[in-house]
Amino acid sequence: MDSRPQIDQAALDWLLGQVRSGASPDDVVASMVGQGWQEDDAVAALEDAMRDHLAAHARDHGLPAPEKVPCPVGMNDASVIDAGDRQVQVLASMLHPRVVVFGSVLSDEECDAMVAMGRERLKPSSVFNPDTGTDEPHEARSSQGTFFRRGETPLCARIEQRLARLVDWPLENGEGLQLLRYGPGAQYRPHYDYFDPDRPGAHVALARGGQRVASIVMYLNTPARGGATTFPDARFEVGAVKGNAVFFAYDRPHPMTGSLHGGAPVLDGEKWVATKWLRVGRHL
Ligand SMILES: O=C(O)CCC(=O)C(=O)O
Ligand SMILES: [Fe+2]
Repeated sequence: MDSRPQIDQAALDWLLGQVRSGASPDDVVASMVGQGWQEDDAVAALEDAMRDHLAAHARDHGLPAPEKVPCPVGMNDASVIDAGDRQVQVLASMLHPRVVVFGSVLSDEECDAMVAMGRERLKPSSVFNPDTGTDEPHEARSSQGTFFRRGETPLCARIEQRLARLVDWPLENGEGLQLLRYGPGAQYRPHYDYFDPDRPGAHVALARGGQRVASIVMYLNTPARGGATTFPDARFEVGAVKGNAVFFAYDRPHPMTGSLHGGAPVLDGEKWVATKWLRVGRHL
């Protein structure tokens, strides 16, 4: 049984007022400690209260309820993360939309080996059609691609283990890696990676581990020009640099996450990426 003290309605109203008036969670916890709370209890009560409040707010506004998402790093936190077999750099971190740019996730040799493995089995990229529940070619995507099953090769397994550790999310909740090649001029127009639950075919995708809550796009080469990953809502883009990766999370299948993103046209050369999508639950 949970023996931690619960927050009462008056305290909750005070707490939400603090947050609305711009107090940081640290300030609120400090005030609670000043009022006699144990710090651990104050943090737990604050987290519970905010979770309940956000879920109620979502219900009242007809929004999907928020899900827990991977949180690889806090703000002004470590600049290097121990991902088990590799030290990965944190190059940039943004709270909304939630985006983290990682440096040196893959070695040059790993990038080259992924490209070599994928080159033999490329097909024109498809897009999941949420009306029919099937993957179909789409004019929004002019890349070619292929999918690997989770753990399909020792290299896939090694990368998957590293990513699970890097973003602290269960390996089993990850889909297999998707490899993409964009030739000159190719692009992936801005889109969301989550499945729109209101579309008739969404249940097909959702049956296999629930919603997607985060994506990791790893750059396997450095295009001569173009090919950035763009986040139009944030007017922000991440340059495609071999071995680096961009992580972004979306706690509900809704544009309010600001997770609209795309692969900008490759202007010179080609672009190769491997994408990892992370689900709420175990992906089958
Ligand atoms: O190529 C990129 O930069 C983005 C890829 C992407 O959005 C995806 O694979 O879902
Ligand atoms: Fe995407």
